Amino acid sequence: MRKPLVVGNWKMNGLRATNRPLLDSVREGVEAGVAAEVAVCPPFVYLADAASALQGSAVSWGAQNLSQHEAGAYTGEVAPSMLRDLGCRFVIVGHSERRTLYGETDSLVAEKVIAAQGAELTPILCVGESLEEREQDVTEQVVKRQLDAVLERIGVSALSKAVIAYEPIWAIGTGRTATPEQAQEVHGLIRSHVAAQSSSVAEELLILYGGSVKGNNATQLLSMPDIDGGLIGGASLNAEEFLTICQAAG
Ligand SMILES: O=C[C@H](O)COP(=O)(O)O
Repeated sequence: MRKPLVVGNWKMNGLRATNRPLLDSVREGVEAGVAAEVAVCPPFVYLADAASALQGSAVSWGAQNLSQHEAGAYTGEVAPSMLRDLGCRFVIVGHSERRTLYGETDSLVAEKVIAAQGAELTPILCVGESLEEREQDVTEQVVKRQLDAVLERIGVSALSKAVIAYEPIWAIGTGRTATPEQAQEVHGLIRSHVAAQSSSVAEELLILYGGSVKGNNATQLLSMPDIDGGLIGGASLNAEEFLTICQAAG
């Protein structure tokens, strides 16, 4: 039985003055009655603040990226062990913004998944096609390629300690959401692709949807059989909106 998970990806947003009230509201709202697991991923520099606001609560926290290296001369990078040290449970890996804006390749993403798991962090591996790829009808090939790059390195059993997020790039921050049927089709495809290697891993695997999920479309998306929660960008910056999504998932 898969327990739904909703993760807020704050991206490069927030300041201390507004973070604390947002975290407090999310914590209170979740503890007042949300059945889904909930986590937030603020920017690195606010992780310690998130840890202090959420310690002992029902809300977990995580990072948006990590280095594939353990330690050393890598100016500006953040090691997996540092995230663990700050109590992170999750780390987003291979978000499309990292892939397209910072040149992260399938191979680097696989290394980061390995590094995350090595530090006992649960990687949230993002996959998804661009608008051009969807129009060329190669969504399935793109998503399978992105998944296989990781599966070939970690093996299917290690996927039991990971979460997948399907995020069609054309739906991110655009207000253009995939229909529940479009999203379900790709989620089903991801689960069957994993099931071809291990049906038990596939059955337990959490597959989140991300891309313009809001309070008013969450119920339809999150009620699809292979959509196990959401990776929420813009709407996670507003406590009321985010909590509405969390309730829809639970
Ligand atoms: O990580 C989150 C996704 O990129 C979705 O962002 P969005 O909800 O602002 O479209």
